[in-house]
Amino acid sequence: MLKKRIGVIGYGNMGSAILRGAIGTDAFSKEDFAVYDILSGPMKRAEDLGISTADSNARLCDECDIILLAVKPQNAAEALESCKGHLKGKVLVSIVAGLWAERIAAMIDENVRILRVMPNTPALVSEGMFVLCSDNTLNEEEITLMSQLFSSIGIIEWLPEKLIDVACGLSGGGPAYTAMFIEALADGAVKQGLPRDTAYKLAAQTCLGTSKMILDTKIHPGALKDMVSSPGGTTIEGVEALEKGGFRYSVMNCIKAATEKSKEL
Ligand SMILES: NC(=O)C1=CN([C@@H]2O[C@H](COP(=O)(O)OP(=O)(O)OC[C@H]3O[C@@H](n4cnc5c(N)ncnc54)[C@H](OP(=O)(O)O)[C@@H]3O)[C@@H](O)[C@H]2O)C=CC1
Ligand SMILES: O=C(O)[C@@H]1CCC=N1
Repeated sequence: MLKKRIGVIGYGNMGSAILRGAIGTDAFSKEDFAVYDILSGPMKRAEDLGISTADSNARLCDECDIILLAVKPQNAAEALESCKGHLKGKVLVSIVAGLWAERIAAMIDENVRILRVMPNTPALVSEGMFVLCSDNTLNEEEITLMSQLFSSIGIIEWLPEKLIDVACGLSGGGPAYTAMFIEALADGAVKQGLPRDTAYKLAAQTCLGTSKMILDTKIHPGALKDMVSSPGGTTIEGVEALEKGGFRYSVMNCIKAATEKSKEL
């Protein structure tokens, strides 16, 4: 389906989640991608899936039309340096937290078109959340292709770049906070006697179902909470216990801390 080939620099947690998610759909196949990672382990994992690998970032850029930069922020400058002279006229998609398009452009000093994306790991199971911010230099075909790629493995939202730090704080890191919530729900239930595996299943499916209800029916989260909380019932006891522990304040502070860190990077 692709007329363009996508090269992935860095086959770690996020790069591999996007790629494995995409090749698991009908829309993309492994031939649409190539990978380069500085480590032999990730390269082998890509090869084991039948994804072709390049022997350097420069070679990867030469072989592909769109380059997905998926290395940690502290490795981004070095990775971009190794692409210099090989990115002319290409699209660079960066998922690197905190690295502004303007800084990327200054680092590579080439006629490259940049798309910043804030993904998250549920891409692996085609339930990712992708915030896309373009510098308006991508053409229509490239925008369509990027929209197709990311919407094949989740939901996309186009936002101005100034909002990408808060997206990083919320959806980028959100799988970690959600997993902690699921773990805490399960721990609570284990303490009350539920077997551990059953507790994880109940907790995870409850989060999944609640999320689906909010997305599909557009019900307000507060209304959903009220639907479950009968007067004098069990749930309102739980709600009160959460509020005593500063639940909502803690979660709001969590997003503030993560957003501020993304701005600092
Ligand atoms: N993980 C997540 O949930 C999310 C991550 N992101 C962003 O995605 C990016 C990648 O994160 P993540 O996947 O977790 O990181 P990982 O460390 O898991 O993966 C990055 C991979 O790239 C390799 N690498 C480092 N330098 C180079 C280089 N010069 N050329 C090729 N490969 C290189 C790393 O090797 P080595 O280990 O030796 O450095 C590693 O194997 C980050 O910038 C992060 O901000 C965004 C949203 C969510
Ligand atoms: O923790 C991090 O830095 C990355 C960015 C968003 C999620 N993980």
